[in-house]
Amino acid sequence: MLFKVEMTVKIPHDMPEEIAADIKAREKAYAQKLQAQGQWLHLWRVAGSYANVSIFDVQSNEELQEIISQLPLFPYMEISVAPLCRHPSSIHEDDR
Ligand SMILES: O=C(O)CC1=CCC(=O)O1
Repeated sequence: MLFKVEMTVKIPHDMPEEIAADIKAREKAYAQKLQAQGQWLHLWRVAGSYANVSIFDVQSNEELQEIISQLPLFPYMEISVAPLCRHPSSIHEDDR
């Protein structure tokens, strides 16, 4: 199951820099582990903003919820999720 996930980061301005740096480092490690495992297919920065657009490939809504809720930045992000399906005009045979 493919999902588009949009994340906008909103770290409080009064968070000490060393705490923010630690959360961001843990977020990066977690995101890279999920990419290596294949659940996080794409991770794109939205140019001009502290936001990303990601594509996840997971087995269920519950798995996506589990992954997203464990993001170290989860308490500091606005997140929107949309399910995806193959477009009939796509020429990419490996679209799922
Ligand atoms: O910086 C972001 O867009 C938030 C984020 C998600 C995964 C990651 O490494 O950073």
